[in-house]
Amino acid sequence: MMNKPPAVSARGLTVVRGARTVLDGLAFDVEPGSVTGLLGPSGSGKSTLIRAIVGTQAKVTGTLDVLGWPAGSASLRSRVGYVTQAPSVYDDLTARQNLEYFAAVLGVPRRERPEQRDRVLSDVDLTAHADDLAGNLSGGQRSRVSLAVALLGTPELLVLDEPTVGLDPVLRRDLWALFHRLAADRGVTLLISSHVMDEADRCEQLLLLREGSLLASGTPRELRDLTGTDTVEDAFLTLVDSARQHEYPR
Ligand SMILES: Nc1ncnc2c1ncn2[C@@H]1O[C@H](COP(=O)(O)OP(=O)(O)OP(=O)(O)O)[C@@H](O)[C@H]1O
Repeated sequence: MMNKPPAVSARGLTVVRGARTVLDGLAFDVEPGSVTGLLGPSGSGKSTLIRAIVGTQAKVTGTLDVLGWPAGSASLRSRVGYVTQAPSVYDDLTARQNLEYFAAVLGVPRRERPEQRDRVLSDVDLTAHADDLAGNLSGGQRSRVSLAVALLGTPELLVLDEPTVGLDPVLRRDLWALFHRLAADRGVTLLISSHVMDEADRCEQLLLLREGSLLASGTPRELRDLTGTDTVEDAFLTLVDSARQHEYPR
């Protein structure tokens, strides 16, 4: 059997912002077709890492390959979908018009646009609101329009920066179900950041980030077993404590 290369592969990945080393020598692989969670507290470097992966972060050193190409390569543009923390949709356009606009911008061939537009609207369960102005949609609906935009062009890797922040529990559950469907049915790799540790168990693989360093990686079960804890949150705290002891030995 031929193994697929990792969706993302980092070695010695370092990012400097101002006088600070914000990411410090990260090494990890993201399994293709997995739902991988990038977890860490606020300020740990998740957004910086995501920007490095999608090729919009300055001062990146080390090796960072995405779908077999150096991050930021022009050939990756249509293969990687990215949703930022703040949903970026036009309030004065309907959901459908937003998708038509972005499909044109992304260079989706004209004859494929109607089919793609309808497919992504149904993926994010917004068909019933297709003709509502984005400005009249709820926060959760607007972020689903953003997600639909990222699904245009059928990307192989979807990178989502805190997509469930501020959503109610039902919507969060529905979105996670959608993420798993995209991975299972279409083989999409999803890299999803969150600072909410209770989302960890919804991921197949985890990258735990703390102060710009990778604290640990593995499946939720591996991390719980490694630390002898019952939850990923406790695993994270145990790993932080042992990292601290290492840094400031008593
Ligand atoms: N221009 C800058 N100069 C120096 N440090 C910076 C600069 N911009 C950001 N930082 C620092 O980089 C670190 C990582 O920021 P980043 O936004 O990647 O974190 P994050 O984990 O995504 O946080 P959040 O969950 O709050 O969005 C933070 O500690 C931040 O203070």
